Amino acid sequence: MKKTLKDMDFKGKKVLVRVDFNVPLKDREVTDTTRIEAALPTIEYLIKEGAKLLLISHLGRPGGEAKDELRMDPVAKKLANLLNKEVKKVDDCIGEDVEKAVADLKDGDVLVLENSRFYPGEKKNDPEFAKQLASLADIYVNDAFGAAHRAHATTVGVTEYLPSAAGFLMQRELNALGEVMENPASPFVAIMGGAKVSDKIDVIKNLITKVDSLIVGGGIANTFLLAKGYELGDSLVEADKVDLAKELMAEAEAKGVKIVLPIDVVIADDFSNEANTKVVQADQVPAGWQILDCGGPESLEQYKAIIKDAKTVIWNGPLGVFEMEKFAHGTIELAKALAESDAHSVIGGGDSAAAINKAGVADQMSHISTGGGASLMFFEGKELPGVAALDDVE
Ligand SMILES: Nc1ncnc2c1ncn2[C@@H]1O[C@H](COP(=O)(O)OP(=O)(O)O)[C@@H](O)[C@H]1O
Ligand SMILES: O=C(OP(=O)(O)O)[C@H](O)COP(=O)(O)O
Repeated sequence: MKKTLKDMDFKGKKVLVRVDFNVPLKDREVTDTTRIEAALPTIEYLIKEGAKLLLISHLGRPGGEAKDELRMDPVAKKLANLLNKEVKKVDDCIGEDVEKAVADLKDGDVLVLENSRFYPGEKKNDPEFAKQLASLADIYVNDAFGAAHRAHATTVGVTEYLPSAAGFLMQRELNALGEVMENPASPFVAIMGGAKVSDKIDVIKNLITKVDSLIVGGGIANTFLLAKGYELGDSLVEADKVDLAKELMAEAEAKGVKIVLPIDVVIADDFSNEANTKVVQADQVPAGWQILDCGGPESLEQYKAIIKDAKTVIWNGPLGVFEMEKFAHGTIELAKALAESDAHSVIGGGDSAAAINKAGVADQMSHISTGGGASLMFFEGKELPGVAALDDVE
């Protein structure tokens, strides 16, 4: 059991809080505040307890150097709006200016540090960088579930130098994901979509040992269809993963797990929303055409029947290229089917969470994770480095 906020006394303490404020920006404005809102319970609790808060996050992938368009200022501004309280911001995360700003903090004040990935030491988990960060604070709290699969200085390194605990969001995510993986009501159904089989192999391998049915959609379904000997035209396939797909299907069969592939699919003559499209059987994709949505009517009927009977469903990755209107149908219909079912539903962040929002059914899901990569690692059955590094309850 990891220490949580309730195990610690924060009054008057400088608390370095790792949050995942890696949010989408447009013209230097935050366009989706989900991740900021998800961290509010921890932030508000620490303010109430009289801590001095130093919030740190990465934003985008600046590659170890300062990039003005990836500064944390718009995030700090949004946080101030949401908290309805002044939020200070410094243009660095270590060094003299930061030390000064920290020294000026009063109990309950909030200071946002600069993007941690402006320093190459962040991703390298450089002990020197971690030590300098840690020297700013008395306690470290990790509430960045979305970054917990990264062994970086702000998620792992700093725990070497400070007493540490999990924040409320971290706790909520671990409980929700842990419950479905350890104690799922059956039938337990997993839906895996997205672009690449190579990203999902370990997840599929682990899920086969747990679920009753595994619906495989999105680009990754193509490689499984290829393994069944189907002609797939110009569809995205990973030819070098065909043998693996065969192995996974054999393994699933031996375990009595149903791997559910699309029956009919939406195909297009170009990877574009302006392409010509039609619905065909999955083994009838002509040359020059590609599968861009697994949601043909027969496929959807099949998925809906499975979901209707399910007691637990986890979902990671869209069924098609849902960013394009013409190929979003399957993903949106699946989201709606999930909303209508009585199943306990857990959505694994990233594009699947975006699809759920697009379908307008977010409030009908049991849990939508704030982490894409992190929830995938969890579904792989692996311990997240950012969690493993936190102090255990004595
Ligand atoms: N049939 C397909 N062909 C090509 N790309 C696809 C297909 N189906 C889905 N995709 C793409 O997969 C991407 C999401 O993949 P991935 O990053 O693995 O999912 P997630 O972010 O949910 O983990 C989306 O950008 C989507 O357009
Ligand atoms: O947005 C994130 O990942 P996600 O899109 O997989 O949830 C996290 O903030 C981690 O970011 P990273 O993948 O640049 O390490």
